[in-house]
Amino acid sequence: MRLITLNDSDQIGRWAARHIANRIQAFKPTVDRPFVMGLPTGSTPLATYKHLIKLHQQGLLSFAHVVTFNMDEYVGMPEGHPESYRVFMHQNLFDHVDIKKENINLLNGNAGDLEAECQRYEDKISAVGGIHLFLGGVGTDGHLAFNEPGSSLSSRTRIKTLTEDTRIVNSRFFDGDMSLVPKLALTVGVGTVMDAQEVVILANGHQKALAVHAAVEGSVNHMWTISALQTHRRGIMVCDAAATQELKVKTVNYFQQLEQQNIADWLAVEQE
Ligand SMILES: N[C@@H]1[C@@H](O)[C@H](O)[C@@H](COP(=O)(O)O)O[C@@H]1O
Repeated sequence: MRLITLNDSDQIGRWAARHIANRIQAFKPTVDRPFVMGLPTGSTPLATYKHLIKLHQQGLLSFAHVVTFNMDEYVGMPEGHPESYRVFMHQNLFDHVDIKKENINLLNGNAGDLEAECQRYEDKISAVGGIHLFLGGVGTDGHLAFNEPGSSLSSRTRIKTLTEDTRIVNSRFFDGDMSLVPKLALTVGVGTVMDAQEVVILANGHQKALAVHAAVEGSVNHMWTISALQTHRRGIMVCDAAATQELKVKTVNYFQQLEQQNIADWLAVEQE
């Protein structure tokens, strides 16, 4: 695992956007050989999306041959609901870049047959040859996508019942009213994320510190599904200082030493 520690959420967004742009450019995607990404919602990736849009506006990044799969969606949200992840993605990324409509994949939480919808999603990911880079955030309880504590670490896309904790945390998007937060969601599985060639997880703020500890220093454990990242060959955790507060000083120092050159190179490009 790589652990990148930065100052704040804006730096995380800049680093992640540049990393994604580098990967897409190096891949040289074409219509027949697109770059395939997994994408999250939530407040954490907003800075990354903002900086991806900037890179696109500066003519440095095109999404013309990028295919995306979002990681999750609430079940039973009225179409067009401002808190549906479909609306979120269009508002915060898709409507501002040159991605083709047909290359956007979102789970439909209103499908008649939800199990068939989950299978359709898995089949579609396989049909495009898998995901090159899965970007994610993490819940305060260590959930990855909506893989709540106790989720199988080899799970695939399916219906999940949200924990009370998650519904309380997410009620901030629903006027603080937990009764408005859906009880069910469709989510890619931990296994679906781990099948990607690279997994990049972003975490900022002290409220994520325990989840970051579980991800980096804890044992691999289905109660903290983010810990599955330790089993991935190319897993990267990108944190701000506040989110590293539960890590040992020794751990942080070691990773900072490893990443010193990478961060210096990145800062030089950012300042150009
Ligand atoms: N299903 C999403 C997760 O994918 C996300 O990582 C998490 C953290 O959200 P935030 O980034 O707002 O802290 O919230 C939700 O529950």
